[in-house]
Amino acid sequence: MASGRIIFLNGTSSSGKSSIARELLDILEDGVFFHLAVDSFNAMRSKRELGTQELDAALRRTRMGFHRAIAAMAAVGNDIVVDHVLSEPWRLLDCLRVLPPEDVLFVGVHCSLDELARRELARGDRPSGLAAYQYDLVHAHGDYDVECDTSTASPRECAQLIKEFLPHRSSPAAFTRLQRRHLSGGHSENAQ
Ligand SMILES: Nc1ncnc2c1ncn2[C@@H]1O[C@H](COP(=O)(O)OP(=O)(O)OP(=O)(O)O)[C@@H](O)[C@H]1O
Repeated sequence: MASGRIIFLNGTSSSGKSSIARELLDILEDGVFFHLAVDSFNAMRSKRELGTQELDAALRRTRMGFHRAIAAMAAVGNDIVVDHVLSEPWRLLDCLRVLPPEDVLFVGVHCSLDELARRELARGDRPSGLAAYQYDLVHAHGDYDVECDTSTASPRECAQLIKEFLPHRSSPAAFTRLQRRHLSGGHSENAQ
């Protein structure tokens, strides 16, 4: 059974990942795509109040489970659009360990700080300053297959760019390059 393709959108909160994912599901006609968002997995967790340590552990397990759910869906041939915020080094390292690197199209979703602040205010359901806090962290690894800027392009335009790039991605893919850089010889810096 052929494994599915994984379009992995990484960007800060409010950068426009979910909007691009929705557009991608509309315009990708070759294959059957699923939008898997880390937010949806967080929403599945029970609402019981947790202490700091218990919450940290639950959040970590949620994200680890999310990464493995992506791998499991793709392994049986489902095409996936992932919507994630790689704001801690271990999240990317874990994805590099569990996802088939050549099946991943790694997409950097950028947006200017001014526009992020404007969107946060307009949405009202995200803590003010969250995107600014994540801004330097999410793209720290510095390597993608393709990048888009939602300050200057609409979600549909970004999705179109990604769609056009999909058949032309180069090998080794960004995930393979990052695996070699960060996981070679079993070395896994910042894994914890
Ligand atoms: N290219 C764009 N141009 C203008 N507004 C946009 C663009 N993309 C998204 N938005 C708006 O920004 C807000 C956040 O978009 P979206 O929910 O897609 O971001 P996100 O990265 O998935 O955020 P989060 O991680 O916080 O869920 C929404 O109000 C959306 O309408």
